[in-house]
Amino acid sequence: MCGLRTAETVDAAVEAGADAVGFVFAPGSVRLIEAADAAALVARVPAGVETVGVFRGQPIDEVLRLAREAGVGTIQLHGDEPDDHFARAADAGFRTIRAISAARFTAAGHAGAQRLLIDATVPGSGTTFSPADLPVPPTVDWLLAGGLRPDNVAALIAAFGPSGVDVSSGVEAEPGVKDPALIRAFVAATRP
Ligand SMILES: O=C(O)c1ccccc1N[C@@H]1O[C@H](COP(=O)(O)O)[C@@H](O)[C@H]1O
Repeated sequence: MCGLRTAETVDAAVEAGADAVGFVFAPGSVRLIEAADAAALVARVPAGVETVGVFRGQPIDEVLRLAREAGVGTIQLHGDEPDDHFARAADAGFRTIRAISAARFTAAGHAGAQRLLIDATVPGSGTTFSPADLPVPPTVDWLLAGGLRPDNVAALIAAFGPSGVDVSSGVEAEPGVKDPALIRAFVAATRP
């Protein structure tokens, strides 16, 4: 559950059973949150629920500084970052996720990160892609993102077979404003 900015929506995600909650530190995002504000939200998250910082095209020193200040456990990089950024994050004790668009994915395209997330071309835009856009699916566990919503996530899980899903705009009442009811509906729709 990505792009959370309030205690109410963090609590809704956790209570609904989300495995992970995400906070966006990518400049220009409508979901941007200050690290200090994210830290207050991270403090509400129980052990066992992963806390993720989302970044795009930022210097790795800035990424590490913000991730430490927020207290997240995982760093998700969306900007085609070089492998050494993932190595620096891992050396600093963070779990890592490399986000890459379906259009740019190749079997060798996820070197460096511990996990892979495949997204549409513009992250956070609510745009979907189809299995035809991913002709050679990953052979490792991967996360699916891109235009997921409560009403399409079950079908897209069945079509792609990812090990997890990530959503942002599909659980919002308006851009950047999460809706607790949509959060609950989304998590319920991902469960068998
Ligand atoms: O949500 C954002 O604003 C964002 C900004 C920069 C990088 C990633 C961002 N979000 C990620 O986008 C995908 C899917 O979003 P959506 O469900 O299609 O709106 C997801 O991985 C988010 O973590």
